[in-house]
Amino acid sequence: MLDLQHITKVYNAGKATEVAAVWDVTLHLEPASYTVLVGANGSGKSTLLSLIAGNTYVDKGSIRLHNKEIQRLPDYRRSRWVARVFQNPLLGTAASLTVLDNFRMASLRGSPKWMKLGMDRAFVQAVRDKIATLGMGLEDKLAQPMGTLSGGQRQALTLLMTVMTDVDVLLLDEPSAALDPRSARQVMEIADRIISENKLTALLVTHNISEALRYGTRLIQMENGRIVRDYDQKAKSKLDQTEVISWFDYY
Ligand SMILES: Nc1ncnc2c1ncn2[C@@H]1O[C@H](COP(=O)(O)OP(=O)(O)OP(=O)(O)O)[C@@H](O)[C@H]1O
Repeated sequence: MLDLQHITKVYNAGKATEVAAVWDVTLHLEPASYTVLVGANGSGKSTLLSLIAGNTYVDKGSIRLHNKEIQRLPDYRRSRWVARVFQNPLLGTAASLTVLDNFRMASLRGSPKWMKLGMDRAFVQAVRDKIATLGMGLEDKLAQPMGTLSGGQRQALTLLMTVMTDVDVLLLDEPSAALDPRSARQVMEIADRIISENKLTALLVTHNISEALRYGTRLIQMENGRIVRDYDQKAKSKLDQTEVISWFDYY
């Protein structure tokens, strides 16, 4: 489904500040699989997500989605298939636009620039029904500017907006890290439901070990730009927090 073959990304090549952020990574993600990616700060996790989303380009290697090479496509072209949710709830939405306008924009993602979508009653009702599934009462706030909502509310809506179009791949870059524990749990449960209901291929980056163990069907660790551990569902289910924390204990 999503196939990374020997991908490498070096920042500031040839300068004193040169960093091999991702080095010769080969990774195959099965359709409708949920993979969790852990690793120390600076190990290359966000860069890997950026390379998949097209926010930055590989120096070497190929990225194939449904057997088509996508590594040279810009992010806005890949957004038809790939959605990314960031740690900062402010990044996923337009603060000054209403909740409804944000959903309208999300449903145009990947469409040609000239395309517009009307706000007919059926669309408003469909958005209201979708938001109601979150069980957070946000369906009554359609006319409210997104910026007036809490971080947890925005992050929940951002997740829902990713599936307004037919994306296949969901990249979650520490989506709960800026939230209080209750909102964090709520957002992670919503993500889990959206991934399974929409049969998405998901990749979650987290520093939260209990999250890494609770969610997903595969656990990968990166270190210095490389994948150093890869546990399938069975092996992952036997792991505990102490063992995963020990992976970070290099000294
Ligand atoms: N735009 C950039 N320019 C130069 N170096 C960068 C850039 N982005 C990342 N790096 C470097 O690449 C390496 C990997 O960074 P990356 O953000 O991918 O790691 P990470 O595992 O996501 O870290 P964290 O857990 O802290 O978010 C780091 O050494 C970082 O300083």
